[in-house]
Amino acid sequence: MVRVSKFGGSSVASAEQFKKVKNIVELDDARRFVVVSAVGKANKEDNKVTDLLYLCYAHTKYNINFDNIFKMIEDKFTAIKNELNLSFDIEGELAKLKAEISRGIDEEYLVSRGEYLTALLMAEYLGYHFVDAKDLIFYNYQGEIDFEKTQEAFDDIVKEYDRLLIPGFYGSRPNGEIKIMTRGGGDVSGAIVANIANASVYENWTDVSGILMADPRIIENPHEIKVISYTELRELSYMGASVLHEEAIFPVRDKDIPIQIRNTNDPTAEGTIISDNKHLDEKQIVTGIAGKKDFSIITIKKRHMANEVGLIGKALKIFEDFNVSIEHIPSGIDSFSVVVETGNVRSFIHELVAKIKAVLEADEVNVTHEISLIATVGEKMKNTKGLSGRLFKALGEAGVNIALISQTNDEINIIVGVHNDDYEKTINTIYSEFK
Ligand SMILES: Nc1ncnc2c1ncn2[C@@H]1O[C@H](COP(=O)(O)OP(=O)(O)O)[C@@H](O)[C@H]1O
Ligand SMILES: N[C@@H](CC(=O)OP(=O)(O)O)C(=O)O
Repeated sequence: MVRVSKFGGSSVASAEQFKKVKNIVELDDARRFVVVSAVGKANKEDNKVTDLLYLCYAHTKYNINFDNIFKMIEDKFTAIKNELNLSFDIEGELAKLKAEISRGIDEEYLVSRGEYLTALLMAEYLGYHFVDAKDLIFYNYQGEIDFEKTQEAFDDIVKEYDRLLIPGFYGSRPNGEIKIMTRGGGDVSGAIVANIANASVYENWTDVSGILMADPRIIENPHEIKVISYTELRELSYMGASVLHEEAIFPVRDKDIPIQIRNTNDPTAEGTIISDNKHLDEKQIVTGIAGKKDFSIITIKKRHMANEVGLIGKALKIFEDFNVSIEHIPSGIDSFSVVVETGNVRSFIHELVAKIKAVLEADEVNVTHEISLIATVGEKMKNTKGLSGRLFKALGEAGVNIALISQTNDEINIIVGVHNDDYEKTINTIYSEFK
C-alpha cells in the first residue's frame, strides 16, 4: 500500500508543526511520498511565505526596499532550522535569493522558492530524498501536465530512492523555466504525485478535521462531512470551500484514488473521504454549502428576444473579446443575465456595457454589483421533491432578497445570488434548514 501525503502551509508553519508532520509520517510505513506547501500561517495574524514572496516581488517592481519583508521570511525559516537542529544552509540559500531578487528575478521562480525551501528543510528532518518539482512535474506547450514525461521521471527516481519529499505548487515548462500553479495548487501537486505513484489513497493534511458542511468562519461548529463525491467537492471548492483546490480532483479521479482530508493538529480524527458517490451518506440530502462574494450581474433586455436566433452567442463573443470568464447565464423570455466576477470587469465595465448595447441593439443593459453567489450542493438533491421550495421559503422567511437563481442541469447544485450584505445570513439560513 502506498499513501501520498500532502501537508498544507498550516501544517508546516512552525517547528512545532514540523514535529507533528514527522509523527504522522512515521506512524505508517506506507507514507512514502510526501508533498509540502510553503511555510504558512502559524496563527490568524501571521503571514504565509507565499504572500510575502509575492509582496517582495511587488516591491522590487516599483523599486521599493523589501528588506523588512524578506526579514520576515528569513526569520520563519531560520526559526524552524534552529529549533529542529537541522544542518541545511538555509541562511546561505536565503542570502543567494535576496541577491537574485535585487538583480531582478522571474516572479514565478521567486514565488516557488517558498515550497522549495520548505521541502528542503522537511526532507532533511524526515530523512526523505528531496526531489525538486522542476525535475518531476512537467508541463507541455499547452500548459497542461505532461503525465507521460512526469511518470517517466518518477519511475526513474523510485528505482533509486524509496521515500521522496516533493515541493508542491510548481513544475517546469518545456524550456525548463518554473511554472507555478494557481493559489492553493499544492493540492494539485499532491494529486499528480498520487496518480503517478498509483497511490491507494491521497491524504491531504490541513488544519480542519475534514470538509465541513459550511465555512467554519461563518457557521460555528458546522457538521463534518464524512463522505463526499468528487463532483460534489468540485462544485463546493469552486464556489469557495477553500479546503481543497478544485483542480485536485482530476488526477486522482482518473485512477479511482480516494482523497482523505485530515487534520495535522488532530491526526486521530477520521476526516473526510472523497470518493465516487456509491458511499454517500444516506440521510443527508444537502452535502455542503459554499459561497463567494463580489460578483456583478449584467442584465440585457430586448423585446421579442426569444424569437431572435444567436443573440446570446453574440453577447458571449463580446465577453470573450474582453477576456472575461462567465459564471452563469440565467435567462427569461425578453431578457438574460450574465454573471461575472466584479474584479474581472471593473476597469472596463462602461466600455463593455456600451459594446453589448450596440452589438445586440438591446433596449436596456443594467449592471448590479455587490452580489454574492451561494451554492447548495448535494448529489441526493436531484431525487428529492420540494427541496428548492424549502430553500426559497427559508430564505424568504429570513428576509433575504434573491437577485438570481441558477440550477445546474444535473440538479446537484442550486445557486442563489444575494446582496453581499446578506451573504452570511443566507449561508446561516440554508445551513439551519438542511443541517
Ligand atoms: N467547508 C469547509 N470545510 C473546511 N474548511 C473550510 C471550508 N470552507 C472554508 N474552509 C477553510 O479552509 C481552510 C483550510 O484550507 P487552507 O487554508 O488552504 O489549508 P492548508 O494551509 O492546509 O492548505 C480551513 O482552515 C477553513 O478555514
Ligand atoms: N503556497 C501556495 C500553494 C498552496 O497550496 O498552499 P496551501 O497548501 O497553504 O494552501 C499558496 O499559498 O497558494
